[in-house]
This record gives sequence, C-alpha cells and structure tokens, in this order.
Amino acid sequence: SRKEAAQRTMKLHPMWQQPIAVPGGHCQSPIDIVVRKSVFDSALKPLATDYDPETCQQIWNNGYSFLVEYDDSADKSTLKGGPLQDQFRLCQFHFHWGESNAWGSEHTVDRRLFPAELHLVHWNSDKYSLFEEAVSGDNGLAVIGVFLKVGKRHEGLQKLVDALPAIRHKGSVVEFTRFDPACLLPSNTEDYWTYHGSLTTPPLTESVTWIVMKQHIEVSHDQLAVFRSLLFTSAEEEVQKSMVNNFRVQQPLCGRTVRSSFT
Ligand SMILES: CCOC(=O)CCc1ccc(S(N)(=O)=O)cc1
Ligand SMILES: [Zn+2]
Repeated sequence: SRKEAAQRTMKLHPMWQQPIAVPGGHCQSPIDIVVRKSVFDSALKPLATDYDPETCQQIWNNGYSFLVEYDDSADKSTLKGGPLQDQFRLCQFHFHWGESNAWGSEHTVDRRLFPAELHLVHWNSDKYSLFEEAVSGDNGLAVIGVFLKVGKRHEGLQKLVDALPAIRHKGSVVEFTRFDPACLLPSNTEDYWTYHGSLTTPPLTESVTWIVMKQHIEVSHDQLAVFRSLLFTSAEEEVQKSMVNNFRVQQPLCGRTVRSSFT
C-alpha cells in the first residue's frame, strides 16, 4: 500500500532518520484537502507569476528528489497575488512521485491520490534577504503544488526529462538553462486551495503558505517512468535504490481552515 511504500522510503532514506513529527508541530504538511470543508474566500486573487527563464541555472539529484534551481539573487522570477501580500522569489522546483501511477502525490483531494506532485518553491523577498533565513521565518515561504496525471505527453517537460539520465545518482549536477517553469502550471491559475503549513521534508519548518492548484497537468506514462529511473543512492554505494515513493504521509489538520479561491 501507499503507507507501506512511504514507510519503506522513510526506513530507506537517511533524510528521514530525524523525527518525522516536529515536536509540537500543529501546522504540518501535506494534508488531505476535504473539498466540502474548504471555505470560499472572495478576496483571494489569481496567482501572478513572472518567471524569467534566464534565471534557470542547474538540475541536480539531492538524494530525495531532483531540483531545478534558479538564480534568486534578484527579483527576476517572482510570485505575487493569490493569498500573498508580499513578493516571493522562485528558488527551485522539484517533484514527488510513486513507484506506480496509483500514488505519489503528497497532498490529496477528498483522499484522491495523484501519481505525482510538482512543488514550485518561493521565499518572501520583502521580509528576508536569503532563502535560508525565510525557511524558518514567519510567512517565509510560498509553495505552489500542481498535481500530475498520466495522459498525453507534456512537451514542455521533455527538456527536463531528457536531462535526468545525466543526474541518475545522488549528488550529480548538470547545467540546465532557459527553462520557463510557467509551462508546468495549469492553464487555470485562478482556482486553488490555500492553507498554512510546513515543508514536507526536514527541516519541516511551519513557514509555508501552500497554494494547491485545482487543475492538474498531464504527463505521459513514459515521461513519469524516467523520474523512476533516478536513484536515491550515490554512484559509490554498492546497493542502488530507485528513487520512488519520495512523498510524506498526510499530517493532521489540527483545526486549520483550507480556503478556496473558487466556489
Ligand atoms: C535551510 C535548508 O532547508 C531546505 O533546504 C528546505 C528545502 C525544502 C524546500 C521545499 C520543500 S517542500 N517538499 O515542502 O516543497 C521541502 C524542503
Ligand atoms: Zn516538495
């Protein structure tokens, strides 16, 4: 089952040797979004992303997912609007996925699982001067979550898929430029759920405004299979473990309200 798969990943992956629950953490992520319990808020605006593909720098395997990293030394790739009052800078995006198409996402919608989930990670450049500061700061981060479904091939994703064989092992990095992450957003960026939560991997800090898009994107079965060809392990390790089920199990809502930008 998905739970067993997640347990296997936690046992397997050193990153999880730390306690998986933050002591006293009542705003942890991911969560199940119960649609009929979400509260419509007419003040929620459409997302305003303004990404500059020239700020794309590299793609690397960090031993838990693969990250596409952006130059965030200036306000060049930004996120505003939505539930946000401040301006946020894009620093990286990454994915979570399963060993099968039956599961893999971190958030669920009325318990519905998706085969994968994209996270676009931004930090509050009005309040902080570095990502590292914002990670543990109040209102520090904003992460856009986009569900992936298996269907037609995603043309914009293919450039990224073609780079993955070069970063099969933990710790490998290759140059990756001129990639516009806006191509990974669904056509509808008006409809989303938003709630206050945390990072879903250590340090699990509760500094995240989550923005989970209602509309998913489609990628092909073959594209997703290349994600699963990545490895958790470095080239030197004798036992090579395929990078799958790199998602955290859902966390208690603890009375939080999930707002929706749509009725
Ligand atoms: C200061 C070091 O902290 C980090 O590097 C945190 C990186 C980190 C960024 C985003 C996420 S997620 N899955 O919640 O979108 C988890 C962890
Ligand atoms: Zn993530």
